[in-house]
Amino acid sequence: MAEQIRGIVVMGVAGCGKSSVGAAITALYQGRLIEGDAFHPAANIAKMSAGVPLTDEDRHGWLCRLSEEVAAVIAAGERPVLTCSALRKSYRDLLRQGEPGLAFVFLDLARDLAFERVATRPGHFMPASLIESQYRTLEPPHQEQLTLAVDASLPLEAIVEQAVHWLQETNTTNAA
Ligand SMILES: Nc1ncnc2c1ncn2[C@@H]1O[C@H](COP(=O)(O)OP(=O)(O)OP(=O)(O)O)[C@@H](O)[C@H]1O
Ligand SMILES: O=C(O)[C@H](O)[C@@H](O)[C@H](O)[C@H](O)CO
Repeated sequence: MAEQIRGIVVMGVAGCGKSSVGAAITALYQGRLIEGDAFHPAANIAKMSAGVPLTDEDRHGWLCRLSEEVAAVIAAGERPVLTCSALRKSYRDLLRQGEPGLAFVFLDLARDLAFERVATRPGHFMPASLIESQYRTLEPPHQEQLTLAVDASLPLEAIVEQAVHWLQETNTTNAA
């Protein structure tokens, strides 16, 4: 039998809409929101704020911490909705190792739109100068299990509707 969805990761580059979409899915899907950015160590935030891209090593401890959070929410009988860039396949595999029933909603956004969103967003640590490196690091999750790619330039309601519809369909199909 195919894997049931036990948790959701909303992923993609800075500015793609992870927090906005994650919050809306959480409300509709009766989940528990885990804001990935809130778990970055101070050193990672300082680096990004200074316009320096994170390395695999910088992200490793953070991803392990997120995996623990996901497991704790599932153990409490709730459904985690994690917002996490999860740019590389190896990052997603690390999260899947902790919980194979993780579904990934990939918010696919063109570079110029991501740049515009990040450049015009007030009060956030992430500089638009890091957008280029986000795309260099990004390995889109094509052909990976339990993954949906959504056009992140659509209105928020349309993105959320597609995601929730897919989550419900997938769980119905995989339960059969
Ligand atoms: N579908 C959308 N259409 C138009 N604007 C959007 C959409 N989704 C999000 N935005 C806007 O784009 C900006 C980035 O959104 P958001 O903070 O949700 O992205 P994010 O991926 O969580 O970013 P980060 O990881 O960099 O914090 C915000 O100003 C938000 O209001
Ligand atoms: O892996 C990364 O490089 C980070 O997680 C970033 O993607 C951000 O924290 C985020 O999007 C902030 O704007």
